[in-house]
Amino acid sequence: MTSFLLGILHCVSCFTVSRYIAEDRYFIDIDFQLLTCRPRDPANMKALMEEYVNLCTDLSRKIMRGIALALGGLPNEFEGERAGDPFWVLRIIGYPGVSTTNGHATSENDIGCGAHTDYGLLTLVNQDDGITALQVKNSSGEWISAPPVPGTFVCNIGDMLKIWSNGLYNSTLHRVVNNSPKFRVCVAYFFEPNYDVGVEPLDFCVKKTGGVKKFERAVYGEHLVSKVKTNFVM
Ligand SMILES: O=C(O)CCC(=O)C(=O)O
Ligand SMILES: [Fe+2]
Repeated sequence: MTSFLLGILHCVSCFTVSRYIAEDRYFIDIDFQLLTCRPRDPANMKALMEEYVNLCTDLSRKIMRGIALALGGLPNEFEGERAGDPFWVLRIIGYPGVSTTNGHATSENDIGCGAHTDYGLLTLVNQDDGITALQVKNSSGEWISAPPVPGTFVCNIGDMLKIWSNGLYNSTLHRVVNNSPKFRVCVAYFFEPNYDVGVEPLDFCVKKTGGVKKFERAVYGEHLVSKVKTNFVM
């Protein structure tokens, strides 16, 4: 799994810090060797990233408690065996800008992030200020921009929350097109369920949505691997 993910990282303009899996057990392994190929990074990058991950994890747990209450469940509905041991991912992504002549773009950018939904529970997207590139499909099927608002995250709902909530929360299709001349950086933190958990609509959500389960059971880790394999075709 580690080499699989690292292979991906060499093909796209980003690097990912995650919890890797090896020999049927998983452990926290932040592979900072990757950072050695980025000499301009500050020496305290590892400490900064650990702090950032910890803060995002705490914030995500709080948001999930609010969502659990909003759904009509107990505040700790997404803790313990569901997401008490979250398989979080931090991805730092660079999107080159378009080339320009006399300040005008010469063509549309064909490097970006194709339309997809996120895989887990919540994503906290920290966007570069001043560049509008993230687009979200609304319920009328139109692509609308999600411009950066300084000091805020865009919060995406992931596929596992869609299943657990029986569709009360939907995992929204989104994509990234940077048609500005500036290089854009995004720091996306993914708060995910426990790796091995089986996810199926929660009874109290099924009751609220007409009594019928709208989604099949999925195992989060299997879903993650299949999505990564199809989203990052080499
Ligand atoms: O760059 C962004 O704004 C979002 C990136 C994204 O959607 C993802 O990494 O899943
Ligand atoms: Fe995404």
